[in-house]
This record gives sequence, structure tokens and C-alpha cells, in this order.
Amino acid sequence: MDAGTEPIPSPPGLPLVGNLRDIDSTAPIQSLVRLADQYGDIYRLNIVGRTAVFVSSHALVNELCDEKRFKKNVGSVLKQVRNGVHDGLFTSFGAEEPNWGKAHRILTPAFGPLSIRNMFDDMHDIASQLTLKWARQGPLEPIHVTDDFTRLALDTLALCAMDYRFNSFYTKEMHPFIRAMGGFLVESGNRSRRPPLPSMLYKRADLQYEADIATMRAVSDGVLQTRKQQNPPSSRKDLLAAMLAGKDPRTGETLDDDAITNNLITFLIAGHETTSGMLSFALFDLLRHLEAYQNAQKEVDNICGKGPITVDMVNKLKFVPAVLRETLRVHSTIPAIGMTALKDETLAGGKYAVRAGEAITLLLAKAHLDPAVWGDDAREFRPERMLDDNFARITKEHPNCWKPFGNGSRACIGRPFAWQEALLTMAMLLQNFNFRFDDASYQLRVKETLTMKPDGFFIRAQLRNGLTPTLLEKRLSGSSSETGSGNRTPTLDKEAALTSTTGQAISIYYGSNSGTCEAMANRIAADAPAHGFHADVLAPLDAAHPNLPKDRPVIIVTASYEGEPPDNARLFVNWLSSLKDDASATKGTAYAVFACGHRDWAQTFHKIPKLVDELLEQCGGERLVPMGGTDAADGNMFEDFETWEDGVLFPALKKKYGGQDVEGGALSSLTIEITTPRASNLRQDVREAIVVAAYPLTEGGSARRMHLEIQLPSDIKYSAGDYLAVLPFNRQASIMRTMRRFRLPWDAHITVHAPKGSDAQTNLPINTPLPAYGVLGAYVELGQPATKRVSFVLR
Ligand code: HEM
Ligand SMILES: Cc1cc2nc3c(=O)[nH]c(=O)nc-3n(C[C@H](O)[C@H](O)[C@H](O)COP(=O)(O)O)c2cc1C
Repeated sequence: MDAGTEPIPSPPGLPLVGNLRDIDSTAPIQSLVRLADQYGDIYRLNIVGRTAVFVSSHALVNELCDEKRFKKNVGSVLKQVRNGVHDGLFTSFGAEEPNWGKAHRILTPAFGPLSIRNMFDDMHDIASQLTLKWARQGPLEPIHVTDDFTRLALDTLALCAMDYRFNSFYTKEMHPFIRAMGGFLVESGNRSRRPPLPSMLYKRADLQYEADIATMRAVSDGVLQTRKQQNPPSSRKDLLAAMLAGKDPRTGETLDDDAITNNLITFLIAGHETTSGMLSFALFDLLRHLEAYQNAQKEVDNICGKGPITVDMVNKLKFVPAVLRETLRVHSTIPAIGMTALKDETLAGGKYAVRAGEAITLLLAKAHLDPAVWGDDAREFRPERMLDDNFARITKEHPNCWKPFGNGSRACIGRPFAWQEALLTMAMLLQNFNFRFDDASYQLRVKETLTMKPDGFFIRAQLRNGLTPTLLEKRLSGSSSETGSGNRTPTLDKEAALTSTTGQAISIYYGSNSGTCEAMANRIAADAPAHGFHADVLAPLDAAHPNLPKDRPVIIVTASYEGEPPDNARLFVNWLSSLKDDASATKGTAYAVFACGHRDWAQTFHKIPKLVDELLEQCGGERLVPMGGTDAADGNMFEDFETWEDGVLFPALKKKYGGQDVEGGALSSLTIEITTPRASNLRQDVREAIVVAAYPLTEGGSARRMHLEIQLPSDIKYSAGDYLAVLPFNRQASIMRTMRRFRLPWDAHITVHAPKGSDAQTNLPINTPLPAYGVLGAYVELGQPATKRVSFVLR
């Protein structure tokens, strides 16, 4: 013990095994929380000769979140998980392993707001599968909530990460990968608790363990190699694509195949139980708190109505996110995180000593209930306290009081992914069902594996408002137009934006890891000509160091990451910070700053843009307009940005530099071309005509005959004997039936390949992917009875 410190309380232990028997191996976290109730906010255990410290008050957790003094500890279970995924992001020892930094920098953009938004359609696909399953099972069937949410989380991850379908909702048997991963995780836990007995005793378990690892790696590697060999290369923008194409901005290196496989498996491991646990607890909490349930459902009804749910709707929800935050506070699915001191340290103002390298566990399951932060009703589920403003206030007043996604540089990279998926799923379920407990007397039991989840929790789901499974299917599948391109934020072509040279020049810089600020900077450049300006520079902020233009206005759009600059703004921010005592260093530079951030990073919200804005003024620059800003949590980033651009930035620039609005001056790389590919797939001498009148000639009972008047193109004449072809336009019900028959998801695309070298005589579009819905709707005849040969092929 260090001089002047007190001993850390410790339960009495037994010889050799120490406190091993104080811990129930099937529910270790619950044992640790009970020990905290008994021994206080900090205690030390001795487990078979190794000591570990456990803390559970907010004050101590806050102290331990200081990454200058402490770092993540890869504990005994994670060390075992390393057998399967080596130095993948979750299990890596951190900065000391180069692959961690490399993967972290390459993958951060892939989890940025734009990328996650673009995954919405895939998430919608899998959430629809879950919703339809529950609808088709009917209200009498008990639903094993956690199992189905695990299917959802795994299938969503596999589809969004690597375009792979486990199809867990369609098969009774689990996919071999999922079976292997389950076995691998359970055995990793078992191995971490094994008494030190000869390895012969574990031979069978060890063999199975090795086989499970081999299965997981073979599946991931297969997906990776298939993608690499795809010709023409895949145009998908998923996590695998980011890993294959991404270059580390610091070293210029790429990830090798091994690192890609490690991280693909890591995402599946890190993301499935955590997300499934959060959703399961959220549904449990809502069912136990009917007022909150009704509020959440009312909000979903108001925002999403009865139609297909879009990403913009999900981003407008306020109460449902509060439900998820409160769920993660009361039931952290990762209930503890491990830290260790970088050097010998004292805690609580010098009261307790801990040694460098000693395991310190932050018991979030208890710290999240600290009355010092959350008040006397800390144990109660009250989503209202987590509504945006309150949440921002509490997390600002009590830094690090809500840590379900971990800490600092080792915090969860998949958080925005899990958040969007969970909000969409909750919204879709509340929109379409009323839920009740299968057993009204169910008392929450918590099952501990690597994460926490409700045990034996069953519900029943009744479709709302007279919906039937068939109607529901239509409602869900009607979403293609709303959730397709309309959700994507247009990116503008940089070169096009820089071609204009008329009007006053402006220089535009961005600090951006995942593309949002860059897209906004592009937008300013593209819009400038319409206001009588042109962009002569459009570049990352680092390009502006160590010289900022003084002869033209400078516009800066930047984000922050854990309070640090984005990767392409580090040099600039360092340089600017070094000038802070020189009141004339940026004299003559007129500037405007726009800030992107996320208020969940309460301590460092907009930190870098604010710093840049202040430093530029401090060093003699001229602030043209007050800093503008937006919060990714609100989901209106581009709306906020446009309001600032049109209402503040350009008016101020025009006032100072005399720019004039130019009609038609706006540049956009997006142009619209309307084509009728069906017509162009016909023979060249075939033309389309218009039906101008159609009415029945017969009355009910007799065979139906129609009078049709057809207007030909003006340069075409019809002679008796000329062909008139009627092209199909199939009913929605027939199209949907066909899609079901072939198990096509609503957003499937079809490419019809002609045999190489053949001159295929067909009206079908060849070698180009088209939505299956369109092909079945307008290219093939579904109304005719199938011929014998067709029936034979379909059998
Ligand atoms: C509600 C859902 C989730 C929760 C509560 C959660 C929680 C956490 C926590 C607490 C950590 C830090 C662990 C530690 O300090 O040892 C973490 C790290 C991580 N999570 Fe998540 N997670 C969730 C979803 C996801 C998803 C969906 C993915 C993948 C798409 C993911 C990928 C990761 C990775 C790769 C790390 C390691 C990051 C690093 O150290 O660089 N997580 N997560
Ligand atoms: C790992 C991580 C850390 C973040 N840290 C902060 C932060 O400290 N302060 C803040 O305001 N926003 C923070 N954000 C939010 C981003 O700044 C925000 O999403 C921004 O729009 C990203 O811009 P970009 O896409 O141009 O990189 C963080 C986001 C991530 C993924």
C-alpha cells in the first residue's frame, strides 16, 4: 500500500482460490453488483492469486475514463476471444498494435452519418422480415423476443457489413457460421474460468473450439475472396467495401485480408448480442411501463403514420431514442468495461492506490444507477429524463455518467449503426403491433453471457388497426421509392463545382472523417456561382496550413472526433493553436465557420469548430458571420446547413463583397434524364402508341369485348396486317405473388445475362440490373396460364 492511502475494502477470501467462491460463474455481474452493495463503491478481489479492483460510483467511473491516466484492459474473456479474431478492433490491445489504429482510421468514415444513412434500405429489409414473421405467426403464438432480435441483429450486420444473407428468419436450422460463433463465444468464456488442470481434460472442447474458429474464418474469408474476384467489381458501399478500398490516412497502408476477416467477425460478435439485448430490454421496459409505451407508440403514429418508414422519419423521433437511452442506463447490455492504469496511480483524491496493469472493472450496471447523478428514483425506468435537452444537461453536468458504449478512443465504433437499426425496428414494431406479455406474471430474469439479456421473456403480438399480414406486407414493400434514392444526400461533383471563374473567389476548407462536412463544403462550392461567387479552393483543412488566404473569404466546415480534429484537419488545428498568442497571425483573413457535431459527445460538442472560430479571431482574423452549426442527433444536418448557407453565409458575403444573384448559376452534378427503356428494348422499327379511348362493348355475363382507340405517332401509318403488340402491365398482387414464389426481397434487382457472343432476341433488358419489381411488372406476362414446359422448369 502506498504511503498515505487507505486499503481498498476486500471481502475475506479462502486460501489459494481467494474470492473465487464469491462469484457465481453463471451470473458473475450480478455477484459483483451484490458485492458492491455490501462493500461499497470500490473493492478489491483476489481470484486465484490475481487481484482486480471493482468500482461502481459515478465519481470513480468518471476518474477512470481519463485516457491520459488509464486505458482499456483486454480482460481474461477478451483474451480468449482473441484466439478467433486476433487484433480485431474490439479485442486489440489498442494503439500498441498497429492494426488497431489502421482499422480505426479506415473504418471510422464507414460508420459516419452518411454511410449509416445509406445502410437504411438494408436495415429496413431485415426489420421487415422480423415484422412479417411476427405478423404471420399470429397473436396466439408466444414469441421468444431475444432469439428473434438476435436473428435480426445478425442478419442486419451480415447484410450491411458484407452483403451476405444468413436468412435466419427463413430457416429453422441456424446458419453454420452462427452456430460456430455461439459455440466459440461460450467456450471463450469457459476457458477464461478454467481451473489450471492438464489440457488433456479439455481435449474434446478444444477440438470443437478450433473447429468453430475455422468455420467462422472460412465463411468470412469466402465472402471476402468472392468480393475481391467479382467482375465487374461490386458497386456496393458496405463495410467490406470500405475495408477493401480504404487507405489509412496516416500511413497510406491498406488492411490485409487477415485484418479484414478479423474485423468482419468482430462486427458480428460485437454487434449482435448487444443490439439484441438493448431491443429486448426496451420492449420489456415498455411493457412494464404502459404510459411510456403509449407515448412511444403515439410518437411513431404521429411521425410515421401508416405508410412505409423512411430514414428521415426515424431521425425525427425524440421519445423512442429516450426510451433506448434509458434502457441502456437501467440495463446496460455490456454491464462492465475493463480499464487499467498506465502507471501506479491513486484514486479518489489520493485515497486508494492501484498498480499499473492491475485490472480495474467499471461496473456500469451499478454506476448507471448512482443517485448522485440520477436522483432518488435512479432505479426507475423514466425515459423522460433522457429526452434530448435533459440528456444533454445531465451528461454535461456529470461527465461520463452514461457509458453503455464504452470510453474514449476505445468506445463503440458501431454505435450509430446500432442506433439507426434499433430506432427503425422499434418504430416498425410499434407502428404495426400491440404487444403483451405471454405470461403476465413474468418477472425479469437476466441471463449473462458476454452480454446481459432478459431470460425466458416471451410476448404475443397482435396486428393493429385491422391490419392483416398481407396488407402489412404491402405496406412494408411499398417503401422502395421513399427509402431509395430520396434518402440519399446528393454529393456534388468537385470538378464541376470548381469550373466557374466568375465573381469574387472564395476558398472552402473542410475537416471531415466520414464525409458529411466534405459534402457540405462541396455544396457551398456548387452553390457559389448562383450568388455571384466562385470557389478557387475546395480542400481539406490541412491544405490551409501554414498559410490561410488573406485576399478572399475563407469558409470552413468541420467536425470533431472525441474532441480532436478530424484526420485531415490535424495539422491545421495544431498550427493554428500554436499561433494563439500572436494577435496578428491571421490578420486580413475574413472567415466563416460551420460546425458539425453530435450532442452525445456533450463535453466536446462542436469543440474543434468552436476552437477554430475562436482562434482565428484571436489571431486577428475577421469573423464574417457567427459560427453556424448542426447536431447529427437531430437528423436535419443538411437542412440546418442550407438554412445557414442561404440565410446567413451568402447574404453576408454579398453584403461585404457585392456579389449578385445569378439566374441559373447554381451548379449541380445531378441531372435527370427520363427514358423508357422498355420501348428501347423493342426492335428498332417498333414504336409506342397511346390508347386514347377504351370502353366495354359487352355487358356482364357475355365474354368481355372492348372498344380501343389508338393514336399512332404522327409519322407512322397503319396498314391492315401490320402488327400491334400489347405490352404487359401486371397487377401489383401478381407481382408480389411472383416475388414471394421466388423468395425475392422487395428491393431485389435482376440482371438478365445473354449467353456470351449470342445475339439474344428478347424484349428483356440484357446485362443491366433492374428492380425485380419493374421487370415483373412491365417486361413479362404474368397474367397468362403457365405452359407445361414452364411448369416443369418451375417445379
Ligand atoms: C446497443 C448496441 C451496442 C452496445 C451497447 C455496444 C457497446 C460497446 C462497448 C461498451 C464497447 C467498449 C468495450 C470495451 O471497452 O471493452 C464497444 C466497442 C466496440 N463495438 Fe459496440 N456496442 C453495440 C453495438 C455495436 C455494433 C452494431 C457494432 C458493429 C457494427 C459494434 C462494434 C464495436 C467494436 C468494433 C468495438 C471496439 C472498438 C475499438 O476498441 O476500437 N458495436 N461496444
Ligand atoms: C467516434 C466519434 C467521435 C465523435 N466525437 C465528437 C465530439 O467529440 N464532438 C462532437 O461534437 N461530435 C462528435 N462526433 C460526431 C461527428 O463529429 C459528427 O457525426 C460529424 O457530422 C461527422 O462529420 P464528418 O462526416 O464530416 O466526419 C463523433 C462521432 C464519432 C463517430
